[in-house]
Amino acid sequence: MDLEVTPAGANSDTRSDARISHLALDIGGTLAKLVYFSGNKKLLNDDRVQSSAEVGGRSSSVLHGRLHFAKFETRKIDECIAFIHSKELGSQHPKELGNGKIVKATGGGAFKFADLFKEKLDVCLDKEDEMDCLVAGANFLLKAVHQEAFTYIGGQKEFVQINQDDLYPFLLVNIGSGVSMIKVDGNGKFERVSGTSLGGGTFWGLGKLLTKCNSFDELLELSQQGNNRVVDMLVGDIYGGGDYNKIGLSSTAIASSFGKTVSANKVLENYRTEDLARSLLRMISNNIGQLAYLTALRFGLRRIFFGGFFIRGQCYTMDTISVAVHYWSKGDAQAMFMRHEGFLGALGAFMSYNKQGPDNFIHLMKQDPKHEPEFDGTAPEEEDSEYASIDCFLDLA
Ligand SMILES: Nc1ncnc2c1ncn2[C@@H]1O[C@H](COP(=O)(O)OP(=O)(O)O)[C@@H](O)[C@H]1O
Ligand SMILES: CC(C)(COP(=O)(O)O)[C@@H](O)C(=O)NCCC(=O)O
Repeated sequence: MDLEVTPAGANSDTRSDARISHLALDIGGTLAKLVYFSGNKKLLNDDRVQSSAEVGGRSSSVLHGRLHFAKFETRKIDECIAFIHSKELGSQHPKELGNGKIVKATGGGAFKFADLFKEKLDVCLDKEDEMDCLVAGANFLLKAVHQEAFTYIGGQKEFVQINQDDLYPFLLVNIGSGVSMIKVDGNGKFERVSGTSLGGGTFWGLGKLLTKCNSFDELLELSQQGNNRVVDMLVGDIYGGGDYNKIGLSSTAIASSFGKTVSANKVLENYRTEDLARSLLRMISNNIGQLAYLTALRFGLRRIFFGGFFIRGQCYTMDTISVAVHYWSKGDAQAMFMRHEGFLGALGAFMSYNKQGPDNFIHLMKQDPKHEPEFDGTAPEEEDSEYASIDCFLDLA
């Protein structure tokens, strides 16, 4: 087994922190996400803890350290296993009574790969429900993490101040391989109200077939150079260049995604892969934005938070989703995105180590805005700065 595996997006300090005291997994259809904590025992009443009143006085079970984030492709699960092996689960890591170590895990892979993890790492995957974890992760991030949620309108990113007393209800739209839409009413109070199979897996899968790209990032990059109008049929293409004013459609509105390819005397090879990728990204993003709004409308929700790794901090994706929500809601509803978009489920699984429930488990250090990692809205490079580790305390009481 290769012990030197480093996940895409691991930052340098993940390599030096060898032992993990708590690790949780979200193994989805496409990506396996890891959240892990490495650190030391900490002293009493540390006044840098945000909710020190709750942590103070229980020093023996308070750990100080950093939460780290990493991801691997699920089809390369062996790399994920090798990474965990290389890190070592330290003596603080939870164990079954009288048995071996347990690792909290969610997503379909928690079932699919349970035997493999037992065989290779001798750990027992303790399964947590995927929707429970998504909601717990989202609630934690929205309530506890400074500058987590933001809007993306007209190329401008703006952080949203979350008022904890006015957070619920909201719609959580998780765009993974497929899409789940969850109406969230509070901590542990939610209902999965809709979903669609046209999600991130559809974009990546169809895109791979159409462009022969070898990686998701390559496909995203290609899409940035494309022009969807070469492929999409616009209202103007149908209406002789003009608008269809009577029903409020401008000539530049897309009448039919990929529709232009029907009448053009071309085969696949005659199209630029850039244009195909662009059109596909727009089609999927627009469709999800519209479905999200219709679902929000069904339940009278005005706030829609989007998570899942499909978004990938990509400007065009966020812009398309935002425009779709704005357009269909006539400005009534708002799309919001999250910096830890892909780690909601893994964070939720992590918090389930706390038997008392998700509250008061992870205590963030007071954050200095000057030290906030830069986030420019582009797809992350090898060093995922927007997934930078978080300085925090774990309250194991
Ligand atoms: N490095 C990557 N490799 C593959 N897909 C990626 C990558 N980065 C982002 N994606 C997108 O994220 C989607 C998976 O999102 P994720 O939230 O991890 O869902 P899942 O839990 O189903 O794996 C993929 O379908 C793809 O659209
Ligand atoms: C089955 C899933 C919950 C699995 O989650 P994922 O691995 O895609 O994040 C998700 O793919 C989904 O909600 N699909 C849409 C199914 C539907 O509502 O039609």
